[in-house]
Amino acid sequence: MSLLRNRNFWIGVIVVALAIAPMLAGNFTVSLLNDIGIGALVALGLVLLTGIGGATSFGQAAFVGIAAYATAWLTTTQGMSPWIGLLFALLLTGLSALAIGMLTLRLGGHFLPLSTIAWGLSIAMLFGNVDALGRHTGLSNIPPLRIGGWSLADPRAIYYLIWVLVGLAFLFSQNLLQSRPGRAIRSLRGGATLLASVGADAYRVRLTLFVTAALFAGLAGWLYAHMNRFVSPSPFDVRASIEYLLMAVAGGLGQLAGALVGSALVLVLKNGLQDVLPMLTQRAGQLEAVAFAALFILLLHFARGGLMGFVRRWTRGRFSAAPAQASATPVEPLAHRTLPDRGSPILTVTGAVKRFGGLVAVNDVSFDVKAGEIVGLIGPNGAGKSTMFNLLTCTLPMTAGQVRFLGQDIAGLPQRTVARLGLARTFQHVKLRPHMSLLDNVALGAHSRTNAGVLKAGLRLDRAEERQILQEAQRQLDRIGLGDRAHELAGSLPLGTQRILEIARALAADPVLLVLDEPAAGLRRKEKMALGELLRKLREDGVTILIVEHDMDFVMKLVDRLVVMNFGSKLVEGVPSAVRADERVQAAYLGSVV
Ligand SMILES: Nc1ncnc2c1ncn2[C@@H]1O[C@H](COP(=O)(O)OP(=O)(O)OP(=O)(O)O)[C@@H](O)[C@H]1O
Repeated sequence: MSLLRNRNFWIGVIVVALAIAPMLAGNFTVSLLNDIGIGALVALGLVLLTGIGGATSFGQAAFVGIAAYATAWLTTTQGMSPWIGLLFALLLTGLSALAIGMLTLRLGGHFLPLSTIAWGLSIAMLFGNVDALGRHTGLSNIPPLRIGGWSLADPRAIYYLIWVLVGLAFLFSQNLLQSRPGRAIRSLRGGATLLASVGADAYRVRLTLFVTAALFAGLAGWLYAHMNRFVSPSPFDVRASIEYLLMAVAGGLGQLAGALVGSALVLVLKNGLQDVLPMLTQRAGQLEAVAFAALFILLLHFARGGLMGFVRRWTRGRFSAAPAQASATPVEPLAHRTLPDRGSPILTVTGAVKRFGGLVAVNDVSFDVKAGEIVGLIGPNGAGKSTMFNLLTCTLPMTAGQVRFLGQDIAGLPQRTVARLGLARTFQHVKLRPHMSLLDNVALGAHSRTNAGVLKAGLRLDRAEERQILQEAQRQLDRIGLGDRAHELAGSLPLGTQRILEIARALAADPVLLVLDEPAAGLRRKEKMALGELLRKLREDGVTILIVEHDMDFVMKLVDRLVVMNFGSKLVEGVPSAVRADERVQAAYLGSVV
């Protein structure tokens, strides 16, 4: 039983089975396996883009088509080698994806999937209307691939090339997900603000992912053209795109293996239906579409995790890849910032004003934070604390006033730029990635201190830097007392521990200033005590903290200085004992614990 649950055993079985399949199988099966491999390449891009990155595409077949037509045109009309065709096809697909992505990926909600239908339709229509591309007749006599003197015209010969490329694409994707850009991709569903808080640009991450997925589709298109030796518009229309999406959904959108399983499932089913339906009706074509639509609906109702979702449950997750691990032997630590001298001003807010229409949420507020202290920003409900927090982390634009961080005016800068300058934050409503390990969640925090990109990560050329990141993440987990739970999933932690984990993620950015948004909200007494102890320990280590908090009792015992807000204005500023004794503060809180 344990062997059956071993991931590497199954990978070995699949590789051996694929290697001997052409020797045992008939022509039809080999051709079907070729189609499955090509489908798996496209579906793999969709698992990354849609399943992991959260951007649904109904236009992936258009990228298959761009590559297929590009190589078909170059090799038939210009007489070039199919290998030059590969470069041309990938270049054209990558550039098209870049242009389309730049135009559409900023669209939120349902507009993105709708726009993919629009460009999916128009590109397929383009193929059918350009003379040079043979209009609806397409392009034929595409030369077969050759490796040296070996022709890959025979389906059994191109089979090996297809499956080696499928294997490499899976390996690339697997490496990518266990890396710096991979953690950012896996965090896309957490929202742009989460990524901005670690210095990453969600739009750029999504665009890179979109181009990567398109390049997988492009590779599939190139293989398709030289395998079939003929291209026409219909295999690249929106119907084909939906079929690729169905493959990814049927296999399991959350896991890379889902692409392979889904492609096999859909194509075997399709072939089965094409055999059976004509015996039952003369309208087999229409019935096939109905059968697939029904399958799609059933999957969405009963098996959103696809076939791999069942496998995962059966193996209780042990089938998935080994989690990232910090290296046992120490490596060179990531570079640290030089921190400002204790007592020197880090953050200076001058005359901050924020208006929402007629409502003045923050009204001429000024205060500063000096290196090495914990400052609390407090006030009753609606006092303007959260708005002030958003102003100084540049989540909201200011109406008037100035915020200087390390001597630089940061008002109006993008949030991610401010994060890169050394201002790290946590969230009132915790923003962790529940399906990522504690180690991966904290490693995301070091994003802005490192720079490996998709290509480097996919080719595993980032390992030295990756070891440094994981070592830093483990160090921060040890610092907050969660070092021995590094491989647990963040979603399994209670709220209090999740808040502390967010602090570790912020610390992994090596910040100059840590800004905490109501860290004690929703915590039980014991959890609050643990949090207080951790923050005191961080202050001893020289970390500067600004804490926006509701819980007066918690904050009074912790901070060096308090800024009290009421009705959007600064009411009082001083040490906790003076603030506690101030009549204006007592009146503002109307007798609550001060
Ligand atoms: N996006 C917005 N649009 C309009 N009004 C807003 C917006 N955000 C906040 N406000 C208003 O600004 C005022 C200050 O709100 P803010 O959330 O900053 O206060 P707070 O001190 O954080 O309150 P709480 O402790 O209840 O979270 C409130 O009257 C609130 O309704």
